[in-house]
Order: sequence, then structure tokens, then C-alpha cells
Amino acid sequence: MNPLERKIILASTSPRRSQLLKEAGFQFEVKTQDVEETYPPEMPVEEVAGFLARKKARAAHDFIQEDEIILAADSVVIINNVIYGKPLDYDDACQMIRTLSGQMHRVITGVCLLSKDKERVFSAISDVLFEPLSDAEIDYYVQRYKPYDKAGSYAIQEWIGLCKISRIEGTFTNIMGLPVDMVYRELMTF
Ligand SMILES: Cc1cn([C@H]2C[C@H](O)[C@@H](COP(=O)(O)OP(=O)(O)OP(=O)(O)O)O2)c(=O)[nH]c1=O
Repeated sequence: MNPLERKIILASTSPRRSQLLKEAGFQFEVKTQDVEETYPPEMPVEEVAGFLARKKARAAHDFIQEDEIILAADSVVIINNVIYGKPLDYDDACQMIRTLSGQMHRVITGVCLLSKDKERVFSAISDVLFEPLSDAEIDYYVQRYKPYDKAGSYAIQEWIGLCKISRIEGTFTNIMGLPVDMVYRELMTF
């Protein structure tokens, strides 16, 4: 079946995920349920995004009809085997960006598709290289863009991503919060 004709329930409050699905031409409605974004501490960092995406999808399971598919996702930034989620405050945000400055990091978005009788989880990986950033640039970015709702304290679609990222291995949409190419491909066989 054509993925663009499936009835999708997007279980996400992220405006970026809605924007990407909409621009790619999918049909969807947003329905969300609060989920505690916790995971077992011993879990390998590469598995966390998929685990959290599944948790978010399962929390929305009761909402759906027979012909509907829940889509949930979670994005994490990983550097030196440590997960960077959303920053707590200004200092935390600056500290995260300072760690990313001049370095390569990994962004993983886990996605879960869930219907009444099926479930599928998959993840997309992108490796991202930041140019070195000065303290003044970091302060400008955090003050002006307030990246408190962004994993890793930055958004690829804003000034910092557009002007300070020099290399990406993987897709832009994955870094922005939803690997739409992969979603399309997986929906063809779901
Ligand atoms: C790395 C990066 C993340 N982000 C955003 C995407 C996600 O909204 C957010 C990661 O947080 P998530 O916990 O993945 O998602 P969320 O809490 O925003 O939404 P929900 O749980 O309801 O689905 O960071 C960008 O917009 N640009 C980027 O470059």
C-alpha cells in the first residue's frame, strides 16, 4: 500500500516531526500521551532511542482503530558514549554545545510503528561534524534560540546547524527528529 495513503497517528508533540511528515505528504493526526523518558542505565546507548520510541508508541496504543498506525520517535545525541538529551538550563545548554564544538557526534532517531496487531522499531544514524564554536557564539545561540526542547541543545535547522556544521554522514531529517525516507520505506512493508 502507498505509504502516503496510510492513516497515521503521530504520537509526538514535536513540531519538527509534524512539519517533516506534512512536507513529505503523509496523512496524519497528532495524538499524544505523556511518557516518562527513562531507560535502564545499563542499556547500550545506541539502543536508547528505539527503546524510548517504542515506549511512546505503546502509551498511545489505546487511541487507534484497526486501520490506523501509530508513529512515535525519539532523538538522542551521543558523544563519547554519553547520551545528551534536552538541556536543563542555560549553563547545561552551553556546556553541551561546548562539548560538541569542533567534534564529531552521532544523532540517532528511533522510530516505532505500531498497529493493533503489529509493531516495528528501527533507528537511523547520522554522524555530524561541528566547526569549532567560540564562547561568544555559543552564548549568542543559546540566548537567541533557547534550544531547551532540543536533544543535544541544538537544532540543525537553525543558525548553528546551517552555519556551523561542516559535514553530515546520514540524513538531515534524521537529525531534525524524523528520518522520513526510512519511515516511507518501512511503511511500504508494514
Ligand atoms: C538534534 C536535534 C533535535 N531536534 C529536536 C527534535 C525533537 O523534537 C527533540 C528531541 O526530543 P525527543 O525527546 O526526541 O522528542 P520531543 O520530546 O520533542 O517530542 P515527543 O517525545 O513528544 O515525540 O529535539 C531538532 O529539532 N533539531 C536537531 O538538530
